[in-house]
Amino acid sequence: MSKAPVRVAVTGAAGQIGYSLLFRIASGEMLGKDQPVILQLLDLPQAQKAVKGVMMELEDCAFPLLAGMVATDDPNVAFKDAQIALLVGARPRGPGMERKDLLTENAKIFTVQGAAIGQYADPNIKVLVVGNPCNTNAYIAMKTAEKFGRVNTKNFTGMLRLDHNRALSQLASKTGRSVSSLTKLVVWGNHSPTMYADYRFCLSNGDNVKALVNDDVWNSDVFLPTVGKRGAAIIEARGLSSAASAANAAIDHIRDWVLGSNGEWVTMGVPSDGSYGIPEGIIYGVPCITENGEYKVVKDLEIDAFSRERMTVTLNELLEEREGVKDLL
Ligand SMILES: NC(=O)c1ccc[n+]([C@@H]2O[C@H](COP(=O)([O-])OP(=O)(O)OC[C@H]3O[C@@H](n4cnc5c(N)ncnc54)[C@H](O)[C@@H]3O)[C@@H](O)[C@H]2O)c1
Ligand SMILES: O=C(O)C[C@H](O)C(=O)O
Repeated sequence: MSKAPVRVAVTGAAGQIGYSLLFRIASGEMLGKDQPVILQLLDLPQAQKAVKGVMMELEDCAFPLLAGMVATDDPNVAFKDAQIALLVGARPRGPGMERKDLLTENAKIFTVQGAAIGQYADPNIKVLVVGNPCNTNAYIAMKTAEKFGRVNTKNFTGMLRLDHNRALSQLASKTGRSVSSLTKLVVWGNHSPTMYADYRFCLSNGDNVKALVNDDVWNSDVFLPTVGKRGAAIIEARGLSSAASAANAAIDHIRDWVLGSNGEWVTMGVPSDGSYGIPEGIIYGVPCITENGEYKVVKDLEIDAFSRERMTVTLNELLEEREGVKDLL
């Protein structure tokens, strides 16, 4: 017997990430090749015509797993009974901006959407915030949803997976090992240049990657800035912010959360439970293992002085961002 469809809400459906994301969700790459989906697409009133165009193209793919589509400019409709939500819709940064420069502009979107999720979504909805600055936007949505006391606020997450994937590629190229051989990588903190990509625990076919690299100067002068500033480098090269790689990371994040990471570590921005000295509730990138639709934070890793310093810098930025939005909450 075929499975009941899962309701997936996607915001910013007419945008460039939306265009890379929706077809892959509908083809089963996110929730499995046996899992029908209903897409609930939210965008602004002026983008509804473009959303209709995307829906026409989705129809033209004749995806067997696409069990229905809804297009709307009303968040209360988009999130109704949604079991998964990808909050992509927000303004992207342009050249010379930092992601936190988007905070005042984008923050209000996430109070409105957090309230709609809090009132109308499935109580166990899994939320991934992609729109920048994604950690603090996820925090805003979570705090707003929390007021309605219906949904599991542990399930509000921010996207660090693109940074994780970027770090994997840089490490593969530095060590000459395949991406698929690399395990136990983590990117701590904020999705911003302050993020701390940490390969101290990383293994490649049983070999310690830190020992393979054996180059602390490369770590601080090449690797960390390359990963941290990759988004800006893409904006500089393309004239637009990353889209296909962002959509790919969103698929990876939700797929692993729903279908499990088979014991492997994945980086997720999750509301802190106080581990690693991160204040409770701050959405902070940590290593997680996912199983049965739940994530568990990998605990008790040793944090050396260099790592503590980096983790504090990225935490302080998140605390500043939280301070900047406190009047909205
Ligand atoms: N976390 C990450 O790793 C990551 C990676 C890439 C991009 N991003 C961010 O994702 C966001 C979207 O990027 P994009 O390239 O798709 O932008 P885009 O401008 O191409 O598309 C954004 C879409 O969102 C819509 N939108 C705006 N406000 C909305 C609202 N209130 N409700 C619903 N829809 C709304 C717009 O109409 C547009 O269709 C940006 O904030 C960007 O910075 C995050
Ligand atoms: O950098 C940006 O503004 C877009 C995105 O967050 C990225 O990392 O590519």
